[in-house]
Parts: sequence; structure tokens; C-alpha cells
Amino acid sequence: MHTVTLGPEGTYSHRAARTVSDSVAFRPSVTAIVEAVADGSFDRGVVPIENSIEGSVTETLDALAARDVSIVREVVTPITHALLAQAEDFETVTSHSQALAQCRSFLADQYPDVARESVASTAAAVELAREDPSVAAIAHPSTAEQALRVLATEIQDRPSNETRFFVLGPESARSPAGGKTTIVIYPASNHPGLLYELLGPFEERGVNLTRIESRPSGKQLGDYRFHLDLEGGLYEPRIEAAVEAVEAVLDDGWVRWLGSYDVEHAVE
Ligand SMILES: O=C(O)C(=O)C[C@]1(C(=O)O)C=C[C@@H](O)C=C1
Repeated sequence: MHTVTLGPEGTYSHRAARTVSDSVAFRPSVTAIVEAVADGSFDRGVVPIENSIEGSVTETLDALAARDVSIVREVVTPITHALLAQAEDFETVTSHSQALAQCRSFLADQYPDVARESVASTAAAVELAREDPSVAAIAHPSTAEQALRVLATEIQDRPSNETRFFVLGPESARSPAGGKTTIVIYPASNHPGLLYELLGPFEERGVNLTRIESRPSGKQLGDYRFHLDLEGGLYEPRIEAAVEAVEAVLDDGWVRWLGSYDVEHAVE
């Protein structure tokens, strides 16, 4: 199974991807990963979708809505951030924007005057810190190796920090079996009670929604897509019936089923 994820080696995405396959290649962005699975270059892609402190990875939501891939599994991993640098004095702290946000209070308390700079991944930040003594990185402590010192560990703003990753496959890998389902709804209209009409079919069939996220469609201000995660697989008649009932409510809009899948908790 050839798998692609966010690089370079040592990202949290790489750690999650190792639960899927030993053969892991890297791309510099979530969008590039989704494209590489959609065009058949890789069997699987692993992308971050949501963090327990900072919330959605919006690039992933948008890339999934725009390209033809399927979700085949969810992997949840603990995220433990460390501050890594060549020495105790540095001028800039750099990391992925999600990691910087997850350590916001730590940075405000301990390094209020140090500049923050976001880069493509935590492991890309480690590469910069290795080359430049004025730069510190936030990343997993195992990425320090010889060149860098671990100045602080467990620096995320809450002790419990977890990220959900989606394992993606081609459209042909989509399966109705699984304990969860993700769909995207684009209503293409806006009127009183619209959201109530879209969510009612789930309530009527006792389907538990675990998440709803709105994303701008990009067409005009106030025009949204809704990303829904729910408990149950599309193989269950009540889930299929609820999705069909949502489709029936829409005139010009659409519903896309991204996949049904099981969840795995990876312990580092
Ligand atoms: O930069 C990395 O190491 C990543 O794998 C990306 C990412 C993310 O986008 O959320 C993954 C997990 C953590 O939440 C922080 C960063």
C-alpha cells in the first residue's frame, strides 16, 4: 500500500500514516496529498482533519469537498509538542500554524517577545531550527536528534491534545461499512429553517451527529457548505434513509457521501 502524507519525515501526519503502511512518501501540503490520491499516484493519503484544541484543518475540509476521493478510515493520535532549538536564546519560534495555535498560551507566557512564523509542517520547522540558531521549532520531541536541544516538553495549552486524521483512498475504495460516516451538503439556498430541514432527517431516525462544520462555498459571502460527521455506516437503512431525505429537501443543492469508516486510536 503506497501512502502519501505531509512531509518532510517526522510530522505528526507521518506518525499517523505509519499505522496505515510502512511505505510512506511526502508532499508539502494537504491539497497536494488529496490531489495525489485523486489522480491515482498513491493508494492512500493521510491528512489531518481536526484537533481537540484548535479545531478544524480548513484546508482539508476544502480539499475534500473539491476532489474525488473517499474516506476509508479515521486515526486519532495524541499530540505532544516540544520546543526545540540549538540554544536557549532564539528570536523566532516557527511551526505549523495548527501547532503554534495549540501552544498559544505557553508562548504568550514564556516567550511574549519572540516572533512567531508559520511554515508548512512541524518537521519543516525542525529543519529550519537545525540550520539557524536564531530559530526554535515546535514539534514532536523525537524530531530533535543530535542537533537540537529539547527546551520544554508538553507545551500544548491543554494536557489532553489529540488530532483526528482521515485515511483517504480513491473513489473505488469507498465502502458503506463502518461506524462513522462523513457527508458534505451544499444547500444552494438560504431561508428560515433551512438548517432545521437539513438536520431533521437525522433526528427523526435517532442518528447521532458528532460534528457539523460550515465552510464558505467561495461563491459569495454567506453562502456555505456543511460538513457532517455522524455515527453509523451508510449500510444501515436508517442512515441511508436520512441521507436520501436530505437530498429530497434540496432543489438545486447537492449531498456528497465521502465515506463510511471505522476509527482507530493510535497510542503514539
Ligand atoms: O505539521 C505536522 O506535523 C502535521 O502533521 C500537521 C498537523 C495539523 O495540520 O494539524 C497535524 C497534527 C497537529 O495537530 C499539528 C499539525
